[in-house]
Amino acid sequence: MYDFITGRIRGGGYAIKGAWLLIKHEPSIQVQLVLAILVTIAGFYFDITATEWMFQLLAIGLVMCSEGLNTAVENIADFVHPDFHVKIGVIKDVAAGAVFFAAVIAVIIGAIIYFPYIFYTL
Ligand SMILES: Nc1ncnc2c1ncn2[C@@H]1O[C@H](COP(=O)(O)OP(=O)(O)OP(=O)(O)O)[C@@H](O)[C@H]1O
Repeated sequence: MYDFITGRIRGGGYAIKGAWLLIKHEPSIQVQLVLAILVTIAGFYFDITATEWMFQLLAIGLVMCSEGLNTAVENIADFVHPDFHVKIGVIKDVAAGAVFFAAVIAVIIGAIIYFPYIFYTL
């Protein structure tokens, strides 16, 4: 039981280290973080509802999570095959495609939340 708990705590430490590495070194994550901060400010400014906050936070999590996994796939691909290879290109494109899905959904959620606040209150 003690080993289980210390193992979980250590795992959490590695995860936090990984999150910090992403924020410190990955431009795509840094851009997403800035966008996340901006929409959070917008959320407070427009005083969005609790449900809207939940969807917004889910969208932020979805995009940051997929960006992080995309970075991990890119790093693995570069590690196992640093040279040009058609298959590596396809693998990286597919990983980027996953981020695209997340980003499109996030933009749609943002539009559904903020369009009424911006346009109906004018
Ligand atoms: N080793 C490779 N072999 C074949 N095609 C590659 C290779 N590396 C990159 N590519 C192609 O170039 C595209 C961009 O790859 P890259 O690793 O630069 O990703 P990126 O999206 O620019 O990375 P980041 O998310 O860090 O900005 C890939 O989606 C792929 O189509």
